[in-house]
Amino acid sequence: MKILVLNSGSSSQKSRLYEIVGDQLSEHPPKPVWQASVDWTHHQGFAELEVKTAENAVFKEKIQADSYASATERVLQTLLEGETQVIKAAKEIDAVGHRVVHGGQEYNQATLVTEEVKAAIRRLASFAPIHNPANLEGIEATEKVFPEATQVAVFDTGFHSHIPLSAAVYPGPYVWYEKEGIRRYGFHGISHQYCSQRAAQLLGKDLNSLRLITCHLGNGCSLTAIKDGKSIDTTMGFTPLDGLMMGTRSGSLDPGILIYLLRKQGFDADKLDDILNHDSGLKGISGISGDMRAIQTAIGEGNTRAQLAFDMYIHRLRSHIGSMLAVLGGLDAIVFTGGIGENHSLTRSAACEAFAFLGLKLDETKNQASPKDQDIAAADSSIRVLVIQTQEDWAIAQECWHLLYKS
Ligand SMILES: Nc1ncnc2c1ncn2[C@@H]1O[C@H](COP(=O)(O)OP(=O)(O)O)[C@@H](O)[C@H]1O
Ligand SMILES: CC(=O)OP(=O)(O)O
Ligand SMILES: [Mg+2]
Repeated sequence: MKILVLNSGSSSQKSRLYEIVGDQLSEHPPKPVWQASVDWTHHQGFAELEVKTAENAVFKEKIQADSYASATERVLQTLLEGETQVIKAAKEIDAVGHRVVHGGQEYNQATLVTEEVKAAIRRLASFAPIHNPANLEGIEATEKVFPEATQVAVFDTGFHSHIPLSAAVYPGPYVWYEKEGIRRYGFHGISHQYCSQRAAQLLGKDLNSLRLITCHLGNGCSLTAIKDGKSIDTTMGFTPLDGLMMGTRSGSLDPGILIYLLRKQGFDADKLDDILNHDSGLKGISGISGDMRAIQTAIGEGNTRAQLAFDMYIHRLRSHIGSMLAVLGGLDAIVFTGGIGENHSLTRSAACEAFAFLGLKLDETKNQASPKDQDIAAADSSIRVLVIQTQEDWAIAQECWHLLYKS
């Protein structure tokens, strides 16, 4: 069975083709037959496309970044032609799994894409304005190129759908929750769930016996408190703007600031949306970039605003970890994942340092050594610290496989 996966994040689009042979899924992610990534962060009208195959063919191209739909079509063409061709005809693709960021209250399981589902993704775009529209364009482009494939949506909100109401409801008027669906939905659920399962595997423990904090630190950043394999609290909320400070997003703010800007500065909703989603976080404070690598380079050059941006990022990360810790009432392991969580040893050590009083101790040599799916805590640490390469794409492929195999 050939399953294609499309994962549109805020700074990148990652696509993978998996070939699943036989009637059992392997425990570890298999090597994708083909993978493509589009990096949207280089602006000036262009995005960088890079395609690789299992046979080591590599193809790079600058593509027009004016629409997700046309970029996705270009990505999909490389499956069918050129040096990265891995299929002869479109009908060879059995299913396409799409990461859809916001599924609202209705969708918390992998779901076959119908016109009704597309309408819901469109409607929910007002809650996830930089994600759902891209997800929908990806679905429509794929339907065009692979009309015979089964399209499946897997939702980032799904894993958090059982968060207790005490953590999910916002303390405004009750009618917000009851009538408007204003509640904490939480995001990055595919990644948090995958990491919790992988953590249990790496620790050799039953997931149902573990208390975990998973830190998904990418361009978007969120934490989840996981008990008995379930998300019981998470830092992102009604939208992916809540919680931690991120690359270009603010995370939690005093809502009074928004009222002030609306009243005194004449801002409207679109302007606030743009500033909070695109010009805040590491980028807003440093004035340089939302990319942690650029922040580190600037700190190395003595840039004090880049230093402040990093210090704020760590301060907020620590305080939200503390909050998840309190919700769990104890901790067996903390997991780092996402572009920053997987690659930036300084973020990991700075975050962990605050919890030394609990007996949490890193093995700094392991932390520095580009760990992948490894425990980097010192042998005598009271809490394990894992670095896990998130495999959202493989998790989506598994969901598709279960859905198709069952039907
Ligand atoms: N080697 C690295 N060191 C520090 N940060 C990194 C490194 N590699 C990637 N990152 C960070 O990871 C972020 C992207 O994370 P990723 O999870 O891939 O993003 P997305 O949210 O688009 O899925 C980049 O903005 C960058 O800040
Ligand atoms: C929900 C979200 O913020 O996703 P990403 O980090 O991929 O932008
Ligand atoms: Mg991501």
